[in-house]
Amino acid sequence: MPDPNDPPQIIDPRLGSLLVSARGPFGASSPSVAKNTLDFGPPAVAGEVGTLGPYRVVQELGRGSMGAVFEALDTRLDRSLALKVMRPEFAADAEGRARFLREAKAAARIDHDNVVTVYEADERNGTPYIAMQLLRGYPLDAFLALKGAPSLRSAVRIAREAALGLAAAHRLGVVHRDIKPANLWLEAPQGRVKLLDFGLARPDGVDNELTKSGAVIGTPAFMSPEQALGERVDHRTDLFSLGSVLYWLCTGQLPFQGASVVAVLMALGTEEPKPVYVLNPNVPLPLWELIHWLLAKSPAERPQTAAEVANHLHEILELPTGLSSVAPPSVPPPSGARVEASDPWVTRALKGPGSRGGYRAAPPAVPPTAPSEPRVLHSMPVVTVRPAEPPDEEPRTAGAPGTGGTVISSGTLWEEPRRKPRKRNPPREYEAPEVEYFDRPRRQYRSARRKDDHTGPIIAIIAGAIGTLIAGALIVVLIVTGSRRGADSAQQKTGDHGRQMARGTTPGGAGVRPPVGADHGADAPRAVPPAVDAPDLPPPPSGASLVGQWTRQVDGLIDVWTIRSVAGKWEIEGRLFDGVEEVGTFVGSDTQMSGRTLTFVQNFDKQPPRPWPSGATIAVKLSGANLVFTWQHNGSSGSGTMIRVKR
Ligand SMILES: Nc1ncnc2c1ncn2[C@@H]1O[C@H](COP(=O)(O)OP(=O)(O)OP(=O)(O)O)[C@@H](O)[C@H]1O
Repeated sequence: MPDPNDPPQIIDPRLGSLLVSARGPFGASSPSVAKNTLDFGPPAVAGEVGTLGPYRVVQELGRGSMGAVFEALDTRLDRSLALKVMRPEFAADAEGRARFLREAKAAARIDHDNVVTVYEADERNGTPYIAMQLLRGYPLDAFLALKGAPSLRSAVRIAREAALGLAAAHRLGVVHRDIKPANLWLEAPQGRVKLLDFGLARPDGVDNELTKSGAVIGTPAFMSPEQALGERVDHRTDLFSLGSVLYWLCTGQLPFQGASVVAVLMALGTEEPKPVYVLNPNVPLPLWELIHWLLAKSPAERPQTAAEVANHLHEILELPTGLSSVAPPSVPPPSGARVEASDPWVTRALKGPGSRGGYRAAPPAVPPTAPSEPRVLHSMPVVTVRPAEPPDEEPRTAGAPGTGGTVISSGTLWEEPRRKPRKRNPPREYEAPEVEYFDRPRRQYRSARRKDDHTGPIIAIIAGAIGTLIAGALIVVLIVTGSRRGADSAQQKTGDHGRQMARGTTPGGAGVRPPVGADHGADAPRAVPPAVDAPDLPPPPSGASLVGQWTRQVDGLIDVWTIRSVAGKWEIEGRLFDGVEEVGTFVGSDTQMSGRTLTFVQNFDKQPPRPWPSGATIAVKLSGANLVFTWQHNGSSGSGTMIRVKR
């Protein structure tokens, strides 16, 4: 039987915060002389927890791995705030204390709407504390546990605000290092995101001592591969974690899963997440593309700044097709949230009257009806909780998969009728800027990939002891010798797809939707539509540059074409995917430019399993942001449009 006086447990070790070290849960020096009680002064008001300097400590709001958070009153200003106090057993450890106060210093420098405001950080009676803005509302994980899966629009909005907060932190050289749902607070009443808990944050490039000591810091399910390997991290680790959160919001699944922390870490280093569109077909292409881009193993292959990510998310919110209101089938709360839907407090919170603030993550250690007299639980006073008002999130609409979703088909992106059909005129094309040139020549890209293959996640060794919060230190040595190149080929294929699509590059291979049966009804010959008054495909620039990538989804098949210039010629390549499986590849380097049109003959390198003919002549041209193509084969012809994947 678990002792109710135990600290909140990580329900699922895959998800809880983790500080892994070869030498114990907190590295070299687990506190030898741990204090067992918080040194609060006697309460100034009956029923309160105590006092700390000028603060009246009113009640506990929640606990984390290193500290507990209390609602408090600053008697000097008569201002309510949240007081995060380091757990005494950790306060005895100098390294831990330094990390705790570093959180405050890092966070205090950030002044942004999407980051919690830190007022003060200090030590009193040997107790380090941080005084910060008292938030009303819920952490994202708890909120979803209460309200269920978010709409895609909400998911994107939340991720965008988090990206904006991160951008502000990154501008100051501060990396969060533990972006996860529990650290994205949805503030009541509007649900504005506040980034919390810069507990692992440190100024970029400063003081890597903890990781030097072999510690891996973060939350496994959301940490980046470089973080899992204990390598030096920069701001791009936060982008990976944000990608994981977004993946979870859009699919209801974690991108990297495993039965244990070690399995999750291994998956992180060696596997690619299942494509988002497979798990939730309602996720529009630009969004799933972005998610996979964020989840690239190598930081260099991710978007490079949080501001850039925020921009992309903004554009996705503005998509003329709208964002489906259909949520993923379910978004289970990550267990690390330490809250369960059956938690009576949750029920109370839903019904409860609004309060000034606070959310209590851990289930109450005393029944809701128990007297509020403080008692000591595991050296921390625990008091009753006051429910907070849930933020007014956008209502979510339940819906069967496939309804109201964004559909990419026959060349045009349109919106299927929603429950409340909007009055609209002919389907609008997805509008993205005209042709863009990307600054990274393909050759460079290829050599970079080779380099990555040698030096990248050959997950070498994660040696250490996994400090669990339940039983003490568990030593685990993780050796993964396979390189990505040597990894399972099917997995590699799928993974490369995600990554390459995310980067807008699909080297080698192509998978062109076969002309027969193509977009406008297959076998019946159709007139090739007149040339659209659209900009020419520009002549290949000097040097090799990726020009663009086009994608469409037809009958569950996803067709990705990439056009680029190689040695002064246009090259077309593509891949055809049936779910996660690549079923066709094609490279067309023998292309002809004539006027506005680029023509090539489609010959498959890898023949799709279905009877799709090789040898069709395909002509493509740009139309706005789309790629219009026509095909001819054995007397049949057709045409279609693919949407541009903008980047
Ligand atoms: N500014 C705040 N206002 C209101 N409640 C807060 C505030 N900061 C934290 N809390 C509450 O206190 C709980 C504990 O926060 P803390 O940052 O210590 O841990 P955590 O982020 O949940 O876990 P860990 O530190 O292990 O990752 C949070 O879950 C939240 O419920």
